[in-house]
Amino acid sequence: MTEPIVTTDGLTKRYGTRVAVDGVGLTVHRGEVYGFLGPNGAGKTTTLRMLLGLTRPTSGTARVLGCRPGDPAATARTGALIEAPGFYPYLSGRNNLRVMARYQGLTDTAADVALTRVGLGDRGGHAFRSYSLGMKQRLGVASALLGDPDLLVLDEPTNGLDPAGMADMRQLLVDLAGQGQTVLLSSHLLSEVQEVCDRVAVISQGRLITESTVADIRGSSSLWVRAEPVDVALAIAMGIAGDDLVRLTGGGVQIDADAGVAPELARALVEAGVLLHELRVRERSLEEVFFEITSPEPATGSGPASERTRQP
Ligand SMILES: Nc1ncnc2c1ncn2[C@@H]1O[C@H](COP(=O)(O)OP(=O)(O)OP(=O)(O)O)[C@@H](O)[C@H]1O
Repeated sequence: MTEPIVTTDGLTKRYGTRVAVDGVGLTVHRGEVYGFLGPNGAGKTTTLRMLLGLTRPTSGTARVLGCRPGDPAATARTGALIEAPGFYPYLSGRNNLRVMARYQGLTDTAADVALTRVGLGDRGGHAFRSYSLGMKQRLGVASALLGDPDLLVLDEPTNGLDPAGMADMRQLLVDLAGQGQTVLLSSHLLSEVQEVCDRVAVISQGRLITESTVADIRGSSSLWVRAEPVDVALAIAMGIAGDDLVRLTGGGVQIDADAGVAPELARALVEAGVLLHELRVRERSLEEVFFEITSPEPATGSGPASERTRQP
């Protein structure tokens, strides 16, 4: 595994009696897009603010790029979009960025490079006030990219965007990841995170619930078969996957096995003369898993599409 860019250990923040962040330990590696996921009020922004040295932890430790949070050596190599930056409405996107670049001791070229990286090169000459929300958000990401930082920290970068703006931002994050940028991204939009992130941490009520790859958190896939006669299909599925992993559900047979057994299962059913109406491979979305692990009670549902199984 590559070197850690961010590590925290027992990171905690209290506001009076309220524990906003409770003993969080996480690791972000160089070159990965790391999703920090949680419902509203879970403690995401507070954690990111502690990593950036904007808020002091009550207890616990954090290292960012080998330094204490807020250390100028770390700050110089970190780009962040935590709150919407104040752009001048009457200046163009390009000139807004150039002002920020000069303020940071960078050249106009640095501003132009950042503008191009977020895909605003063509619209750079237009006034900021004429930008759509999505473009404004992209300009915010460009401001965080000034000087080509080693670490990019983005707090809910798609907040308030319409579906097209979200798709654009998602593509931008994928592009940045393709260029090897380390990105730490907070979100409550799971569908988005599962497409973009290498690993995710799930936080709820200040506590880190899990930290893993998206695939591991989602767990293995399952298969669902609708066939006649169902008892024959059940017996065949048990013969292939084992009794423990097969059960009748939603009027069909559910097999908690990897999608790789689908061809063998289909062949065996057909060869046995079973009428195969439907064979579905079902992967749990991160959204389902997220609701399971952040809700106090297990969610309920019926049928294969809404069925939720708790992780062991
Ligand atoms: N300055 C503060 N003073 C008191 N309480 C605070 C302060 N900042 C945050 N909190 C509280 O800490 C908890 C975590 O807030 P935080 O903003 O970190 O959550 P979040 O996961 O980023 O939520 P959201 O997605 O809504 O931004 C919340 O209960 C919030 O009300």
